Amino acid sequence: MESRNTQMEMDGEEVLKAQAHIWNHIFSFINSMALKCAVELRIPDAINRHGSPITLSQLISALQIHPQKSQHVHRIMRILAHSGFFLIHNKLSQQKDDDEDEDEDQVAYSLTNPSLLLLQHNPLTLSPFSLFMLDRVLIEPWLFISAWLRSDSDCRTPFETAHGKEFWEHMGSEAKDGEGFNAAMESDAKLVVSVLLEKYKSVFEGVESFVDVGGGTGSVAKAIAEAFPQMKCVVYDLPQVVAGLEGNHNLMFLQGDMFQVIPSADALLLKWILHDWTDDECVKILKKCKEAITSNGKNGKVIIIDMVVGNKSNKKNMKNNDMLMTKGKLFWDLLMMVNVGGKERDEKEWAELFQAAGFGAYNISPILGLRSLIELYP
Ligand SMILES: C[S@@+](CC[C@H](N)C(=O)[O-])C[C@H]1O[C@@H](n2cnc3c(N)ncnc32)[C@H](O)[C@@H]1O
Ligand SMILES: O=c1cc(-c2ccc(O)c(O)c2)oc2c(O)c(O)ccc12
Repeated sequence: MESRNTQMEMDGEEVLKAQAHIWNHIFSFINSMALKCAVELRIPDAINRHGSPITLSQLISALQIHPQKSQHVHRIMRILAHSGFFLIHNKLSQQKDDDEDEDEDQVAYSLTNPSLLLLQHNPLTLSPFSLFMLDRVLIEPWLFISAWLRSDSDCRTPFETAHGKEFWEHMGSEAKDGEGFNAAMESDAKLVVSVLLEKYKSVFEGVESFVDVGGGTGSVAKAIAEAFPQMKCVVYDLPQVVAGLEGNHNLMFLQGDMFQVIPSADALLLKWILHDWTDDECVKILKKCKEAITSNGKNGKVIIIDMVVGNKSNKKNMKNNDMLMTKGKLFWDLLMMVNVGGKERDEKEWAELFQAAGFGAYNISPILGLRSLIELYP
């Protein structure tokens, strides 16, 4: 027998532990799908509109659940409460308890920080991202990783294996998906730029002209143009993304391909751009950036917002937090492999790219949660 003794090397308790470990992994998608359901039903908004902890029966009627299904709602709420999305208040015992679920009117739910960030009208909402990411189109490529790894086809990504088109091409030709992606990007852009302008405004001091390369629909550039009315700001992206978008006196939308040319400026921003591309492609983009910040005798800089894998987060002495961060970075790295053919990089890999593109100095500030702000000088 080939598998001789494998069981005997573990005692009973170890086998059970291993089994639980595997179950946890198999069932991880259930967390994602419960979240998706809550976002689709707009459960956070229903609780928020209520204004105080909402009872199960009030929630069921606010969500317009079919009467035959109403007995299931608490099960969705229970798993999400367990994951920190809602607090459960047990009215009988006046205690908060994340397992209680019995009587519809004895149980009430309130919001937590993560569910506040899912409210539709929160300017920093992550709801569009959750819906986009958990849509069939974005889930399907994950079923093709092993086939893609073995295949001799020249598909760049499992995304292309699944859909027959590269990610950017797909987002350009399927209007609904393109809008979903841009909305997801926008919500993140707003979140990041608000932190940037609140805590790190000095990055933009002395900058008279600014180009957000691959700037999407312009949320970052808009906020910067408002904060610095004298600065000339440009959003540079593919035609499919910026066509028809209107600027104002210090904000302009420009169509183009960053592999061909990048408009000249004192400062360029590459937010969530380089992680989309291979090392060779990044070097090409960075060389174009260097031309853009050194032409006309300028001595500008490139501002990169992306992850630096293995970098200590700025929260000190928080082991759990660091573990969470690391896991997030590993997820992101695979997301880039599966969708766009990019990757997340550690500091050594970043430094190699910068050197290969002819830059002289860089400075990394780990100030944006999982991501860092990298300033890059010629
Ligand atoms: C991951 S998104 C990041 C958007 C934005 N910087 C942000 O962080 O919210 C990447 C952006 O790069 C743009 N892009 C892709 N290929 C490009 C190219 N060749 N030239 C210019 N922009 C491009 C995409 O259209 C998309 O808006
Ligand atoms: O499929 C993607 C999804 C997201 C994404 C992740 C978290 C957010 O909170 C958000 O708003 C968007 O980001 C991507 C990205 O940044 C890429 O460069 C390429 C693909 C994706």
